[in-house]
Amino acid sequence: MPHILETQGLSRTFNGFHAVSNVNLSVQEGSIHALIGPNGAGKTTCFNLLTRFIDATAGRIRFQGQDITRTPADAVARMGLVRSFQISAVFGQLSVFENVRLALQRRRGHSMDWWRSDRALAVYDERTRELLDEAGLSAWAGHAAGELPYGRKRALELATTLALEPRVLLLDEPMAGMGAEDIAHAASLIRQAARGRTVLMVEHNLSVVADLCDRITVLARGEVLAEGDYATVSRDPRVVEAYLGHGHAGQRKHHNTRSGEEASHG
Ligand SMILES: Nc1ncnc2c1ncn2[C@@H]1O[C@H](COP(=O)(O)OP(=O)(O)OP(=O)(O)O)[C@@H](O)[C@H]1O
Repeated sequence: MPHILETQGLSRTFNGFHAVSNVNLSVQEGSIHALIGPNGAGKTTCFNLLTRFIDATAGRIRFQGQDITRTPADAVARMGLVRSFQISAVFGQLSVFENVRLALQRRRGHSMDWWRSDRALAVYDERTRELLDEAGLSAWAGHAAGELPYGRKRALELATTLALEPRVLLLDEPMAGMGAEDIAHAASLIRQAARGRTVLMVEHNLSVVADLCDRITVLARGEVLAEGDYATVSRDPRVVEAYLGHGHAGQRKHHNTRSGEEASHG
């Protein structure tokens, strides 16, 4: 499979501090790829670099074979490299249905259509229903988005992001703050969302990563420490040392909370 997203020597310093250092990342088209690592490893900075929220100090980024190292963030998003919540704000007073429809309008450059008649907006209705169905939100369509329980709100955010038709979907800790039931629901949504597209996710919950992800890149202190499938990286002594903590080789640890992680690599 070809690589849809690649970096070469990607680096970012903040006042001389190396937050991301010489990262070579290759994300295969159609895969679910995880970026993991201890707190402060550089995962969020990597995401910010990839989505062009911040400039690289050195290195290159290629998306679909095109150099995007200096491409503006909005153009990168329009090319199909989209981070959840990037453009897709959820409006609490609007209904769940209206939120998804608005995201579709934006995608097609019709964001001012909100004042148009229901008939003019009806062209978006079918796709809106499909997206709500995919996100398991059909029963919530008429509810105000602000009234949704936490897990459903995250599902709505995913639906509004999918309305933008991303080729590569970047998810920043999609399971953060979720209980077991919501995690199971979110995992199946992500698996479904990954059909026909590529997903790159930062996730602290290692059991989720083990279940969902084809490939894992482990960062530590801004550098790539290891890469491979879960079985490979979880056995790597450098990963065990830096991330899982001493004496946990080969064990799958559950990291639902930040405190869980902090305890394991301190
Ligand atoms: N704007 C900034 N200015 C200065 N230092 C920064 C800035 N952004 C990030 N850093 C530093 O870069 C390092 C990497 O941070 P980053 O947020 O990318 O790590 P992370 O792996 O996402 O961590 P976490 O799991 O805690 O979210 C940290 O030491 C952080 O303090």
